Amino acid sequence: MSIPSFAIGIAGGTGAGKTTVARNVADTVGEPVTRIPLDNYYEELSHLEYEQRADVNYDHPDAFEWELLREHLESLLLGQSVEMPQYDFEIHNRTDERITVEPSDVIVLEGIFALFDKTIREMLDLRVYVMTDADVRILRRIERDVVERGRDLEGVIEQYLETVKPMHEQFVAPTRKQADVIIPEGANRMAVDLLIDKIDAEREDEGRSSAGRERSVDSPTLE
Ligand SMILES: Nc1ncnc2c1ncn2[C@@H]1O[C@H](COP(=O)(O)OP(=O)(O)O)[C@@H](O)[C@H]1O
Ligand SMILES: O=c1ccn([C@@H]2O[C@H](COP(=O)(O)O)[C@@H](O)[C@H]2O)c(=O)[nH]1
Repeated sequence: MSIPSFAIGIAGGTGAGKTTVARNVADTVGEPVTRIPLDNYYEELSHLEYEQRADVNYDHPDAFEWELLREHLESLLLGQSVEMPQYDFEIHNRTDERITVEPSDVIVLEGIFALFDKTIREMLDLRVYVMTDADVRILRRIERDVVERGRDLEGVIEQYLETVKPMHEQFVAPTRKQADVIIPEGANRMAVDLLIDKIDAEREDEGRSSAGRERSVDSPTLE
C-alpha cells in the first residue's frame, strides 16, 4: 500500500447522508477502504449513570475525544493499524470492545464534525460536506433513531430542538466553508462518481501524496 494513504473527510448535519455517501464510496472505489466513523470517538462516559448520559449534549465539539482521533488518523495514514473504540447509541456510551482497524490506500473519516478540527482537516486530502435541508434531515433522523437507536418520538424531537439544531447552526453548518466539494442530498450518484474519479486521479498521480499532505489550509480555524 502507498503511504500516506489518501484521506477523505465527509461532514454534514445529522441525517444528511454522510454514512450513505461513505458506504457508496467504499463500495465503488474498487479496493479496500478504511472507514473511521467519528461517532466511535465520543468521549467514554462510563462514570455517568444512563440518565445523566442521556442528557449530554452530543452535538457539541467537546463531546468528542479529539486527541485519540488525531492519533488514530495519523497512525492509519502512516500504515499502522489502530484499536478503534466502538459506540453504542442505545446506551449513549462506548462499548467495552475495541476493534483492530487496518490501514488501506483510501481512508474515509465520516461524521458531523469531520471538518471541524484544524489538525484533522490538514490531514485530509479531500474535504466533503453533505448538504441536505433540515426538514429532510429531521425526518430521516426520527425514522432512524426510533428504528435503529431505541428512541421515542418525543425524545428525538426534544433533543433536536434543545441541542441538535442550535449546535448544527453554531458548529456544524459553518464547516461547509472548509469543504472542497459540497454534495446535495447525500446519496447522489453523480457526486459519488466524481469523488471516485478524483480519488483515482490522485492515486495515479505519483508524488501526489507528499504534495497533498504539505498543502496548507489557509482558511481560518473554527476552533
Ligand atoms: N439521498 C438519499 N435519499 C434518500 N434517503 C437517503 C439518502 N441519503 C441517506 N438516506 C437515508 O437517510 C437516513 C440517514 O442517512 P445517513 O447516511 O445515515 O445520514 P448521516 O450519516 O448523515 O446521519 C438513512 O436511512 C439513509 O438510508
Ligand atoms: O449517545 C449519543 C451520541 C450521539 N447522538 C447523536 O448522533 C448524531 C450524530 O450521528 P449522525 O449519524 O451524524 O446523525 C448527533 O447529532 C447526536 O445528537 C445521540 O443522539 N446519542
